[in-house]
Amino acid sequence: MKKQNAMKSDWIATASTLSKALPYLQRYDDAIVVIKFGGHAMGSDEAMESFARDIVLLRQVGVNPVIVHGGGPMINEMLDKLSIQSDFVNGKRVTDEATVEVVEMVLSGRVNKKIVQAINAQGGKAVGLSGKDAGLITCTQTNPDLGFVGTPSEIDTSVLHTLFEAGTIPVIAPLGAGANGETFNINGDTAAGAIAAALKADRLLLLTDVAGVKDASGEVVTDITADQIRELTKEGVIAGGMIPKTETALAAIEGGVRAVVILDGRAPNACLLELFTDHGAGSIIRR
Ligand SMILES: Nc1ncnc2c1ncn2[C@@H]1O[C@H](COP(=O)(O)OP(=O)(O)O)[C@@H](O)[C@H]1O
Ligand SMILES: CC(=O)N[C@@H](CCC(=O)OP(=O)(O)O)C(=O)O
Repeated sequence: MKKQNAMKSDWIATASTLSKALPYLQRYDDAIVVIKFGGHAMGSDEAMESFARDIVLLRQVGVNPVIVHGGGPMINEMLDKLSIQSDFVNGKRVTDEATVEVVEMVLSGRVNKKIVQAINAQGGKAVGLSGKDAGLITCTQTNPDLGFVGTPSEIDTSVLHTLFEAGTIPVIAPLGAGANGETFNINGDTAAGAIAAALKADRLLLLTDVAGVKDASGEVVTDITADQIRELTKEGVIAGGMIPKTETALAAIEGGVRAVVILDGRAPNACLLELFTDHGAGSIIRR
């Protein structure tokens, strides 16, 4: 009963957001919006449900959403259980052979299917795949010191267009294939950026657990330029997991994405508010 009441109030909140959004619904008709759903942003069942509802609504108003997910905390949990030690360098996991097997199992298995199921439970038709399916992402090794961490070198988006035409929502785990049959672990933000650039997406949304990119005083910079990002990174204000996000944003803009937004995916109706209101949400980086 308690859960039903909570669901009812979630729907009322969504309906109220949508009524404000009505004048803007044409804005993204037939647009491609790539959404990176980070492991921290999907932390609770409520966050997963609210995200899934937003995605189904986006599809219903004519947007083509593409979900690229992370799952770092879930990988950590499994590596801990298996007593496999793991380190990060500049937000990227050092990935040996044993680690890449766990990464694939957790991302392509548990996390991917959980998101697919959540979207389907809201009335959508999601299809789960990884960058290894249909040649979607081919990788080269990022840096020998990081082991099986990949940098996308080629993206074949044909499978995504087939899925759009079928009215389905692609949900992509960030893994890629190497030229010699290796499996590469790709940072979720990097994978989302590469896919968004290959699709020349209208928007790339990077959902995380902070309201946006913060400056030295802890304030979110709502409209941030490439120069500001470089400066804040040099000063060490942009650090840790925010580094792959801002790097991705700059590369995506250069690759032809119209705008990238870094925002809090745990906030109710985060995606709808960003796309369908004038004030938006989070930090926007424009071309
Ligand atoms: N300048 C900054 N502004 C905002 N967050 C920052 C900044 N520098 C570092 N961070 C950290 O980056 C984190 C987001 O990265 P990460 O934890 O990898 O997210 P996700 O799992 O969603 O991909 C934030 O929780 C924050 O602790
Ligand atoms: C190379 C690399 O670091 N890959 C990431 C892939 C998952 C990810 O990006 O998860 P979040 O978005 O939740 O951080 C990892 O192994 O954790």
